[in-house]
Amino acid sequence: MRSRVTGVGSGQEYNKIPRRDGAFTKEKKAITVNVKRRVAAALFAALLAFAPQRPAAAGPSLDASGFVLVGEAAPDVIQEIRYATTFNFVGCRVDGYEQPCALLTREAAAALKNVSDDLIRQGYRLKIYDAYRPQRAVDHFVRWARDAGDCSMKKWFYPALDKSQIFKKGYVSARSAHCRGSTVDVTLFEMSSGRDADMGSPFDFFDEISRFDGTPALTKRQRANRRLLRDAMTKRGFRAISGEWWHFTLKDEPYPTAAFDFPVSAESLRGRAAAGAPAEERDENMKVPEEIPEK
Ligand SMILES: C[C@@H](N)C(=O)N[C@H](C)C(=O)O
Ligand SMILES: [Zn+2]
Repeated sequence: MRSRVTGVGSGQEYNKIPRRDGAFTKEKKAITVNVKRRVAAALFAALLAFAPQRPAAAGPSLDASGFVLVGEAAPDVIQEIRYATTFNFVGCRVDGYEQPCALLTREAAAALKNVSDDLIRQGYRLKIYDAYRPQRAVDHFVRWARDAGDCSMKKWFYPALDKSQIFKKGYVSARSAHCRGSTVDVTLFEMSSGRDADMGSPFDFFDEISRFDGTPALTKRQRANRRLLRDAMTKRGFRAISGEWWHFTLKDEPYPTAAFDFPVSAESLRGRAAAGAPAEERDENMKVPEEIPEK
């Protein structure tokens, strides 16, 4: 019986057929390698056409599973969540702030608890103005900034600044670190006097005097209070920015590239469905037993 050996030469496949004299006869194969390649490419293209498309680039996340309530993780921290009230630079409750509570990533809340414990030993309480901020709140700030006619809160928050400069000068960001869930706006509450420590300018006062180094107008006491707050925060893993004495971000933040958009409310921590669902569905979700955050 004649055995067949297969060979390849210049893109053409042959069957080598042994002859009686020991040599081989080449017999062209019916299908060339090039044709085979073309068929394979066509098959691959067809497979790609029917394969499920990759989802579009992900938008802000509604997954609140890595977050906790500051009120549970660090109950000594005083909460004055300004964007859930009308006393803020916008002048109304900001989109996404459904309850006056502070939410943070588990890691940031644990670090803040350490800061709070340290400060209590020194006669202070930490007061928090803002923590996790949903993307929809930032979008609200952006819409507000575009409306040059609405300056109802100028007197209190940006008396010397043209509103058009607030984003340009970096006092408010359209891609805020707050949306990543490990950033806080805080101040010190002095337990001896029962008042907020004098920082030389109020929270969200958009002016040069709110820079950490402020202006020469800052008193020694005001500088010392800013320094005390900054040292307490940085010692426990937060980093400061130069433009606002109240703003700090956890250095080892767990979601350094994310943006979240679930509402600020206790319900957001009861499951994904609750975060994005309409009110009636959320009431339904209220029946789910509350998860106790890990300490
Ligand atoms: C608006 C102010 N509280 C604040 O947080 N500013 C920074 C720059 C931000 O918007 O992220
Ligand atoms: Zn801030």
